[in-house]
Parts: sequence; structure tokens; C-alpha cells
Amino acid sequence: MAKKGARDIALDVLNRVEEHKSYSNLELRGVLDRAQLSAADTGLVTELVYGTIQRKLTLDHVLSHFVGNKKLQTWVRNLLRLSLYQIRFLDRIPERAAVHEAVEMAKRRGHQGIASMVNGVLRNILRQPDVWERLPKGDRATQIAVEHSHPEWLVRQWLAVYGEATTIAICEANNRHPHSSIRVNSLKTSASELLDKLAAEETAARQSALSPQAILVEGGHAAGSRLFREGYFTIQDESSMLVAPALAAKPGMRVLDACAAPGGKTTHIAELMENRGHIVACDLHPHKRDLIAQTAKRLGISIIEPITSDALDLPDRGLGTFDRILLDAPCSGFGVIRRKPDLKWNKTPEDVRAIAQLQYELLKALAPMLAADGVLVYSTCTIEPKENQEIVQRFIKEHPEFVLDETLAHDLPEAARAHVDETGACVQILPHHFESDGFFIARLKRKR
Ligand SMILES: C[S@@+](CC[C@H](N)C(=O)[O-])C[C@H]1O[C@@H](n2cnc3c(N)ncnc32)[C@H](O)[C@@H]1O
Repeated sequence: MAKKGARDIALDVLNRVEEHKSYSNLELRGVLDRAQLSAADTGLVTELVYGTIQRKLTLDHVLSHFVGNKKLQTWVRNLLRLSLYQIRFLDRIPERAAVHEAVEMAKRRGHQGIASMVNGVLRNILRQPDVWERLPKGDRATQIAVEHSHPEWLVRQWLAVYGEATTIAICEANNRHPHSSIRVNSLKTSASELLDKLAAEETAARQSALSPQAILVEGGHAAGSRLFREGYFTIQDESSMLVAPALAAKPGMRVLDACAAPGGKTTHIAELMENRGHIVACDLHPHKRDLIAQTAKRLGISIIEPITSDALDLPDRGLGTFDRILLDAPCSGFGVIRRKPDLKWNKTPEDVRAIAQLQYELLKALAPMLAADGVLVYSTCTIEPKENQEIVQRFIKEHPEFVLDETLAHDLPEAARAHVDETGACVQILPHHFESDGFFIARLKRKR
């Protein structure tokens, strides 16, 4: 059988994601592992899958003018979306090539009738480029949702919280390519030394504007490199690198990281503690315990004790109190839509309500484990106030022994300080601020 090309493989992934309601990153990884493509084709398949999912609503809106209410088979709809994505959003693929390829794929997978329909629809769209500017009937929320391809309920929610300009900026940032960033292992090297080492290996890299510990790298192959294997760095988003400094843990302290896997922040905390003290790193899922242990070993860290437990049960495990507690809570993930485009289509307002309830329960359960004068950091990779500011405000109200720590800015890098809110204790990074993940961090203190 002839080897499948990049577009065929991308179409297979899109079909599987839709038919099995599965995650595109998992489907993609499985297919790419088996297909053994060149680096260029791997990049193209990834771009086609993520891009088509990311822009789905815009593509469907344009298609609706040409196919009306016609019921299309899943693969035919996905083929049209995939081809339109290339035509509209990828400069490097000539329009004719995209149409030709789509027609050939339709012939191979279906029959001449489907191929003619695909040909007709795509050529009609090419003849009417102004169709991309035709907004749907409805209010601004409907229009922004279609133009920037986000679910309408989410756009409505963001409009109410952030206003129109910021909502559009968030949506646009979500549709751009994420940077790849790495965190320098300060136990082993410095940012400038690592930049030299990367240059010697001809990896294009530059210092991040957000975090002094972050380096932006081109290409996304960092995990396969010798420097990674030897523990010089960790792959982590720049915004996520603000959390460990916010905890302000000092060498020798006892620290609890309650939702720790895969250990990105736990290992960062250990590096800032100069690998002195003790960190209990808890996660619900037994298989994730090994991930934390492996990462710690690779980085040369010995102070992390990974454990498996529901964080809600931790107070009953006789662990004593801690000087610092991090709750990097499970969340809707709406700050990382750039990396996981399926998220925005799969999550519902009910999911947000349910996860907010769990977040509050976790915070409440961990509170008694913090020593007097201790610091608790609550963080999420979402931009939903229901999972962020509202949780923290409710917690403070119901726990008079805690206060918001208004000195958070002291422990944040200069660039992030402008985004600390009026309480002085919370920071919300939005995806367009630094082209990094949307992240929320709050710092609370237990009174003496
Ligand atoms: C946002 S992720 C943590 C990321 C991690 N802090 C890092 O920086 O690598 C949330 C984690 O919480 C875990 N989790 C979810 N519910 C939990 C619970 N009830 N108790 C403990 N861990 C939980 C998930 O398995 C997931 O690994």
C-alpha cells in the first residue's frame, strides 16, 4: 500500500477525534509515532490538525453558505474544513494544490460524486473571497465567536468580564502558534550558559521577556536533545514559571505541592530551594507518581517525595504542617487553548461550575495543613474568574485566619508586576500579554 501523505494523515486524525470524542494531541501522537514522517511532514500534519480544529467555527460558517443544511459524512466535512484551512490560513500551500489534493482524497475515500461536490464547493469559495468577511446575523458575541472561532457562550462570558477589545485580543492570541519555552535548571547552569550551549548545538534560542528563568526555543524538539536528557532544563510555559517564585519557598523549608504531576512546578520549587528541605508532591493518579520521580532524577533533585493520594484526604495522612503549600488546581484550562484547541469545543459551563466546586473543596481541605505565618499559593491555567478570583474571595471570607498577601509583586519578575490586581495578592496573565499561557496566581497567608 502506498505511504499516506501529510494531508491524508491529518484527515484520519480529525476523523478519529470527532468519531471517538478523543483528544487531538493523543490521536496525533499515536499516528505520528506509527507513521515515521520527515520533520517537515510531522510539522505539516500537526499544523493541519490543530489549525483546522482551532478555526472550526469560522470554516463551518463559510461552508454553510455553500453546502446549506446538506448532511455531510464526517470525513467529507473534515476534508472540506482541512482544505479550506489551507486555502485561508496557510500561505505556503497554493490554493490550486489544496483543491487538487482534496479532490484526489475524495476520489480515493469515496466516489466521483463526492469528489465533484468537493471540487465545486472549494472552487465556488475561491471565486468569492469576500465570503470570509460575511459575518453572521446576531449580536457582537455571535459575530466575534464566528470570526475568531470560539464558542459563543465563552465569548459572551469574556465580554462581560474583559470587554470587547480584550476578548478579541484573547481570541486572536488563542489562534496563534504557541512558543516553545524551557526553564533553566539553576542547580546545574545559568540562563546565559545554557544559551551558549544551545547556540553551540545550533538551536535558535532567546531569553524570554516574561521570566528570567525562561528561554524561548525554535522547533519544538527540545525533549529529544542531549541537554534535556542531561537535566539542563525542563520544558515549561513561561507563565507557569511564575508560580514557584510566587511561593517564595526558602532552602530548608517543608513544602506541600498538592496537585503536582507531572512535576513542572515541584521541580522548579526544588531548584529555587537549592535542593535543600523537603517537598511532598501529591497527585491523585498512581501512574503520575513515576513521572514526578523521573523528572526529579533527571534534574538531579533529591528533596521531592512523590505520593499518591486524593488531595482532599491529605489532612488525614498524618503529614503534619507545612511552611508553604501550592495548590496548582485542576481547572478548565481556558488559558491553554492555543496548545489544546479541543478544549474550547468540549468544555461546557457546567464543567466550569463543577471544577470550581472541586477547587474550592481542595483549598478548604488543605488550609489546616499550613503552618502559622505560612504561605499558600493557589494557581490555575485558566482565565475564568469563577475558578480564580471568586474562589479566593470566597475562601478569604470563610477563613478569617487567612489574609491575601499583598506583597506578591515582590516575588514576581518585573514584567509580570503590571498585571497584579488591586488586592496586591493576585495576578492574571492573559494569553495576549506575553504570548504565553493564560495563568492565575493568588498568594494567601495564614495569620501568625
Ligand atoms: C494543573 S495539573 C498540575 C500540574 C503540575 N502542578 C505541574 O506544574 O506540572 C493538576 C493535577 O492535579 C491532579 N489532580 C486532580 N484532582 C486531584 C485530587 N483530587 N487530588 C490530587 N491531585 C489531583 C491531576 O492529576 C493533575 O496532574
